[in-house]
Amino acid sequence: MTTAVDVADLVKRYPKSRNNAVDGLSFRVRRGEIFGLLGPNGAGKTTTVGVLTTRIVPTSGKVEIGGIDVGRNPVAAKTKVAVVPQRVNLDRSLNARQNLLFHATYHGVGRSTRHALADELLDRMGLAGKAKARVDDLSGGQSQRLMIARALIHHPEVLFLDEPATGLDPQARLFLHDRIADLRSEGITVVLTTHDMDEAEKLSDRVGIVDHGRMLTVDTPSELIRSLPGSGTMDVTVRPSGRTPEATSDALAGIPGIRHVERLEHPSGAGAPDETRLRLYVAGETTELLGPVAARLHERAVTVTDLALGSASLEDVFIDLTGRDMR
Ligand SMILES: Nc1ncnc2c1ncn2[C@@H]1O[C@H](COP(=O)(O)OP(=O)(O)OP(=O)(O)O)[C@@H](O)[C@H]1O
Repeated sequence: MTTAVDVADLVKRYPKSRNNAVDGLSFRVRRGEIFGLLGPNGAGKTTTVGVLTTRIVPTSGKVEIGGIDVGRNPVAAKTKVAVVPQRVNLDRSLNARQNLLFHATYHGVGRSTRHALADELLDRMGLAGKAKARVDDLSGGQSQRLMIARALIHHPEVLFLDEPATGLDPQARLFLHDRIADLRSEGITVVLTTHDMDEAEKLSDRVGIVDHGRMLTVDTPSELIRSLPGSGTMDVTVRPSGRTPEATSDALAGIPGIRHVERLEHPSGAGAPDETRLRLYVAGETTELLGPVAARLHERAVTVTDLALGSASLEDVFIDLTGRDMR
């Protein structure tokens, strides 16, 4: 495994602040991986990315990009990274293609190469027809794609993306997600900061969840979801045939592997009055409990009228680790 980003015991305390914004953060990102850096507002993500991209000087700790110590050699580190901010920061006095050429020149890309690269990137980002468009005439999705093209023009090793799909329509969002996923095959490492848990779950090979400037966990989305206690659910709608809903609930709660049974309200207007909806919280594989649940209900002559299996999401993991309180 080659490490693209190595953060060790990073601490940042802003002047006049009483707390550390980043408080001993450590994690590694592998080369060619898409790494989701997640955390509630104020968790320290922007500060961490700021240090990694040389914009913020840390209080202590060590940060390396592609083996280069960012603190000791910020100029060399800077050539290895590119940042796509959430807010559009394209040059409005230049057209789309000129934005790419200007950036390439700044990074010392040769004349013939930069023209060919600009055209190739415009094409790849679905902007071939917008080469001469003014920045002000681009849609949100087009601007976002142009910023990614601009970021890629100097062949960065690590691309930092901040909330890339915020405000985009579903089509633009899908296109952008596909282009981000393509970067993996080129060996470009992506560090994605987002509050969109679906986006993080879909795109990230691994995610790190940060809170109060510390790393709470790092793993693949599927492993994080799997390790969440009681992550599977089974919603059963039953006709208890003379039994009280409580008796049915108690009978199901006694099955090994069922952690907890909750009575659900019928969605307004739906469901027959003699029906009871129960949600079973399951430890382990939900499908393995289908047989025991059906058998227990059958024994008690309870009719099942509907059944649905559910699983947890990355959002459930996030809430479980960082709590429900707003920051
Ligand atoms: N320039 C600054 N001066 C003082 N404190 C700051 C500064 N920038 C950030 N902070 C504080 O540092 C902490 C971490 O902020 P940071 O912006 O890194 O969090 P974040 O995870 O990126 O949040 P968000 O999701 O809202 O962007 C917060 O308490 C914030 O108020």
